[in-house]
Amino acid sequence: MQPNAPTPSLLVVDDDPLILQVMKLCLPDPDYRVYTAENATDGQALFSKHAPDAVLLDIQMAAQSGLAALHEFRELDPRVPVILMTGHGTAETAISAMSGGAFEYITKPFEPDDILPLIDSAIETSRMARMPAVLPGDDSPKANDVTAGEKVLGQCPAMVEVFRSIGRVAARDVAVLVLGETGTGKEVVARAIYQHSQRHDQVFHAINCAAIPENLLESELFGHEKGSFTGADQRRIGKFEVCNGGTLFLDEIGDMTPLMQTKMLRVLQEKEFERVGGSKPIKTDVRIIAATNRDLDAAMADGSFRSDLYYRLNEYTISLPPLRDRGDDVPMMTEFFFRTFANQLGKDFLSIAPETMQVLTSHNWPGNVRELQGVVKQTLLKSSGPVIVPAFLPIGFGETKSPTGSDDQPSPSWTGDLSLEVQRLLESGSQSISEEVHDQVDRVLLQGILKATHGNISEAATRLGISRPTLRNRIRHLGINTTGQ
Ligand SMILES: Nc1ncnc2c1ncn2[C@@H]1O[C@H](COP(=O)(O)OP(=O)(O)OP(=O)(O)O)[C@@H](O)[C@H]1O
Repeated sequence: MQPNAPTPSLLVVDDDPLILQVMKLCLPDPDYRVYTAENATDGQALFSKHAPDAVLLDIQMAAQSGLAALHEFRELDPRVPVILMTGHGTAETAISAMSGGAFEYITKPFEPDDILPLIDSAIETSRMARMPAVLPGDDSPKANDVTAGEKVLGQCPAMVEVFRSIGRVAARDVAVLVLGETGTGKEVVARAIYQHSQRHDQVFHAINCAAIPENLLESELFGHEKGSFTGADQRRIGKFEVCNGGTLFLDEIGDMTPLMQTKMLRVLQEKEFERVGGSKPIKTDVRIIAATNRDLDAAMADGSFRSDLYYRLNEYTISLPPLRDRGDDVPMMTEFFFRTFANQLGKDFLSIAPETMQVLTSHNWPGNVRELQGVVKQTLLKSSGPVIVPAFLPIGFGETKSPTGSDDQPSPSWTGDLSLEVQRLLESGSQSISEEVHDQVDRVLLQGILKATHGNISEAATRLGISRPTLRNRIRHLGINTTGQ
């Protein structure tokens, strides 16, 4: 949940009006803003005027080649991801264009389900690269314009040290390891480092290593040759090739499997790699920023993380303190988020009652800044009147739980039902209990939220505290009707 996230935007350039129409239908207002052009010249004009988050570009247009247009877009702003659309006959050209900086390619005809996750991922990538992470003390014009970027807050000594570290390391071309619990701001720090680096106007990509199975991650990072495994019907260019000269943010690096750790070590040591199934070494010059919420010391001690990889990644380490250890930053950030979100939601906000602040500052914040933002937003939605009293806080917020999780409070009846369901699945001999239970819970959760938000994916994702691509994937997986019916 970014306080100042504007509507995601996409430019579609294709001389087939049907594609333009379909993309507008697939990415409707108010979730997305879609600009369309039937030729590259109009596309470039729209690109310059609207600075879209991402571009979907047909490679074979009658008037001008899509490749020339790709080149123009890259000249205008190499940080904007361009997805190429290609027919079977031009797939090879599109694949070669990937090492020239295209984000991805997709072969026509395609289903909305194939293209939408790609578009969401391109938009997220573009956001990370382009939305300024404004550090305290930055007195550039953008820092004073709240709508231009996201203010990174912090005055406590540990956060001041974090900001100093960013300043020290950003311009040096070394690998940085960002450590911290979930929601402490590791991604924000990665963006700030990239944006203050010498590579700030070059390509930036991010990969969540925990979200992708090993074989797909290998191909995602290093690419593969045609025929290297079943289903590899085309060559694929990986991120280490696409990001040449740029920056790669590897999130959740602590979750990498041993095989991937070995491959990563090699590319970091030798600055070269081979595509899966390939034998030709490919040189690469990519700055790595890695992050994890895992305890890597413990992981090295138990042998699940290679120490030689740790030392390669950790040319410089930045450790983010948990929110509960940031002292007076908690009331300061709470106040800031109330003001910002109240403004966005069009709610009255004057002050936070001292009793409310007392509850908030004594909370343990296991979900850190992300949890604080969620609590503020929920509180505002519940509030009536300009003073935030404790009754507006989310139900159950601030209640202490016993370490075993067995509260003195009686459990709500649904947890009893859930226990019965778990028992039923155990007795049925199911080997996928976790997935079955989570699917059932998610179905109820997502249907409820989508109904409440009238099928607005952005709002639903914000309320859930997850990203739009994650929500879309869950909706697709569960086959949910997004109108919430
Ligand atoms: N110091 C800060 N000031 C303002 N906002 C912050 C700060 N730190 C984090 N945030 C906000 O908190 C949210 C979570 O931050 P972020 O995604 O960077 O955390 P993370 O550590 O990468 O989480 P995870 O480990 O779950 O991936 C984001 O909306 C981010 O903008």
